[in-house]
Amino acid sequence: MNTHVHADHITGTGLIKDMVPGVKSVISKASHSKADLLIEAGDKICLGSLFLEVRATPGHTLGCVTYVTGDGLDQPYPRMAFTGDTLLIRGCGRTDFQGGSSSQLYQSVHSQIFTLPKDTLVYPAHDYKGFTVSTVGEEMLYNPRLTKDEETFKSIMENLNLPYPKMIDVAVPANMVCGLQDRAAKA
Ligand SMILES: N[C@@H](CCC(=O)N[C@@H](CSS)C(=O)NCC(=O)O)C(=O)O
Repeated sequence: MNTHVHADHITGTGLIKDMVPGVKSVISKASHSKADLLIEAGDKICLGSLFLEVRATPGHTLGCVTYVTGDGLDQPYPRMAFTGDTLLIRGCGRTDFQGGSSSQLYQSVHSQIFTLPKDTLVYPAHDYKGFTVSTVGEEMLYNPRLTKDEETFKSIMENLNLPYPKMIDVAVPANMVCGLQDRAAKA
């Protein structure tokens, strides 16, 4: 289940599909990408007794989603949010790439993630600070970017000065894109 279409996320999909026959890939419709299952906000993806709800969280890319586990009433585990590159621990995804928007990211986090119960565990896709898990409540209190008002947030994002990844403008080869589809069907 991909949260967005950046190469550092989707590239593993083809390998997983080769290693585990029958695996179906998932990505949002809004990412304008290819996968076995195209999902959108409000969809529920069932995995046995667990389900993951899809929340649209654009901003890092146009098609970013966050996957949130069900309400857990009959589940022994806490609620979890898999935020991809939208909300990182004490940070967030950069918004200076194709389809990025700091305003959208701010709205996404505040309306779709910070409205979850405070004890929801937050599992992002990257961590640059030595953490592996946070909670919604912690990020609402300590996230140095998203605790600010929207204008301050936008200014922070405009001045991150992160290095521009060397490969970002390289076209994704067709065989890599096909990794998101059912390879058996293409053979
Ligand atoms: N080179 C730096 C930053 C790597 C980077 O740009 N990470 C992205 C996610 S992968 S597109 C990002 O959104 N970063 C946000 C941030 O605040 O760093 C490194 O490797 O540390």
